[in-house]
Amino acid sequence: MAASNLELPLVDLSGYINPSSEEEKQRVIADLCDACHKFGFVQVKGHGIPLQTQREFLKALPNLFSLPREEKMKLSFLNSTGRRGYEGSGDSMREGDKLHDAKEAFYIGRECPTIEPPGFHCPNLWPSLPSADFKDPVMAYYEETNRLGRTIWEMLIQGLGHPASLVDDFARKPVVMMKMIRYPPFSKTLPGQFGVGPHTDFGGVTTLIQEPGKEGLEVLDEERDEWFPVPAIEDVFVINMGDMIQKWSGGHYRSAKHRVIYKGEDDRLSCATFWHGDLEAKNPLNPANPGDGTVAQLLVKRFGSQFSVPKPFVDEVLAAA
Ligand SMILES: O=C(O)CCC(=O)C(=O)O
Ligand SMILES: [Fe+2]
Repeated sequence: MAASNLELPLVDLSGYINPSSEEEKQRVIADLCDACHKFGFVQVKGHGIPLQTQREFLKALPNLFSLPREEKMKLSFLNSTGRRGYEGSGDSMREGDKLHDAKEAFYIGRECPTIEPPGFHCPNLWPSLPSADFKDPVMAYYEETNRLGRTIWEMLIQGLGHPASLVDDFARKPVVMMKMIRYPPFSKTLPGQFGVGPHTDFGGVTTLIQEPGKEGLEVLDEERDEWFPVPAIEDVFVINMGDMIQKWSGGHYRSAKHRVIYKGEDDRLSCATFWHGDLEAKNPLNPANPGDGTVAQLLVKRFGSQFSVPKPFVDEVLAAA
């Protein structure tokens, strides 16, 4: 399959966040939503996330990933009700893949002091590192991408002609999961092994930061059946739509297949924030007919046993799906 020279649009969100006129605001909404319709992916600048917060966050990630494997395994995400913590390379596999992904990852979500039934909202797992070396910069960045994810949802809702305020009902206590990722150097991957194999994101809005200059993300251009690379530029975020948005928008916003093939000689860091919405929320992209499943159903269907939510809840959700 040939490589495509397609380039993703780069949208400046400052004209939406601090508009000088209503026309400007509407133009930015149209540009963003147009890219989400055509490609399911878009790059954004002018997003309001301070560069310092991004840099301090990326600088903190090796403090976790370079801990001994035994230390990281003590924080295994399989010991958490809500998929928080460490996922080693090979700890889970997508159906149909021949080899596990080369990447390792660490998940956090909304910080909750206790497990809230059925268990998706729960405490994060933190390494025994000084807060200033990991938890503080990670939570500071989490709050920023949480805010940006909400802004993007607000724009997607308006792009379909609905009022921005629908996001308030949709997201009183949204599920926002953050996945920090480290990819090994190419020399340490197996022949034919992907950093992350071809997949679509399953849920809502994904906001991705990539370590500047560490290219590796590729998106499928379905029309031409070609993969095109996405550049890794400092202060530019990649936004993409998951399957839930594609379904809820009646296919208007696309959930595009993507993968990571990293050819560099040192590690690559990235982080995806998956902004889904409230567990019981109804579809805000089609408010007149919001009948199509909930975020909780999607989480259970997609990750099944990786959540330790009670079996009666899982059975109920799967029966309703
Ligand atoms: O690391 C990247 O560039 C993309 C990661 C990704 O697609 C994912 O984690 O779903
Ligand atoms: Fe992805």
